[in-house]
Amino acid sequence: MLQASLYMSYGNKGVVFSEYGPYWRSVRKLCTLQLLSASKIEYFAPMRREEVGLLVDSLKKAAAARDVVDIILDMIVASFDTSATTIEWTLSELLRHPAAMKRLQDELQTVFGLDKMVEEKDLFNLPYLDMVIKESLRLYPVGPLLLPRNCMEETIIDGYRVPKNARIIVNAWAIGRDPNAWSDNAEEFLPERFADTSIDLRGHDFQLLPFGSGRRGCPGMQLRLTIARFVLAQLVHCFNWELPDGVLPNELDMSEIFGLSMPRANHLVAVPKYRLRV
Ligand code: HEM
Repeated sequence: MLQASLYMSYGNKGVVFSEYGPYWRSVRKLCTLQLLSASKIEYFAPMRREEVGLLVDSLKKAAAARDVVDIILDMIVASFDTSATTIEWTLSELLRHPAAMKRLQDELQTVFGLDKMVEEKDLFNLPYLDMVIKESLRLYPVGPLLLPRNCMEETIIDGYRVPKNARIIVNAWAIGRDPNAWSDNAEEFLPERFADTSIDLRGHDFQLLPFGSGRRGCPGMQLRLTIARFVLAQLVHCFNWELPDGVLPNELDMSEIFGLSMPRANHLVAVPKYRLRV
């Protein structure tokens, strides 16, 4: 793995694999200020609008032809790359939980009505959408083992001695499913568990770490959350979704491939039915 990261990042020159120090500080600053700042994210909103519009158009055609669609392929066509993993897992869980799908559609319908598509700028104050995304990232973190850490000085945590230079790997996937943190229903998809909590995704709540935590936490979080919220809201608002060939919600295959990222083992296939009046 170390060799692979060395090769993939041109000798650890990328921000992800470079060691903590002046070089990392300057590329990280470049990344957060020039590439992923709030104003840059805002600047590209029209491009996202156009891309999501193209995606909806292609799905509308599939719906008119009563086609089954392979969600992941459509996402790649619409160039949403890694966000597609989060969106695909979330849609899978919503298909397995029709009551949650209905609650999300109702929330979107109350805000946008059936005569209007979702607009990114109106995506605030949608508490159930936020809960759905948190719950999906809890169960399916895209970086399940975060980034390896190097212990800079010997330290004692909870009675365990961690020697200097120890390599630490944090299993965010296992933490997200730990019954001690989430109660006995930790394996269940239950967005409502976030209803009366202040747990958020910024890495302050250690039971939920899909974007990591601390100075090496993910600088792309805001961009990815913006895209995931927008695409998911649009897909759920514009279409009713069904599983093909009489597959029942509880029969949907949810196997995952474990690795650096954690996609579905088999792509999600589903049948869209357009539901808006525009
Ligand atoms: C759903 C989408 C994403 C997830 C779940 C995710 C998750 C993560 C995680 C878990 C880490 C390691 C954090 C840690 O160990 O504390 C990370 C690091 C990082 N992510 Fe993301 N990420 C996502 C999207 C993005 C995007 C869109 C970008 C940039 C365009 C990005 C750029 C980075 C960078 C540069 C680092 C390394 C930061 C550093 O070492 O200083 N990520 N991400």
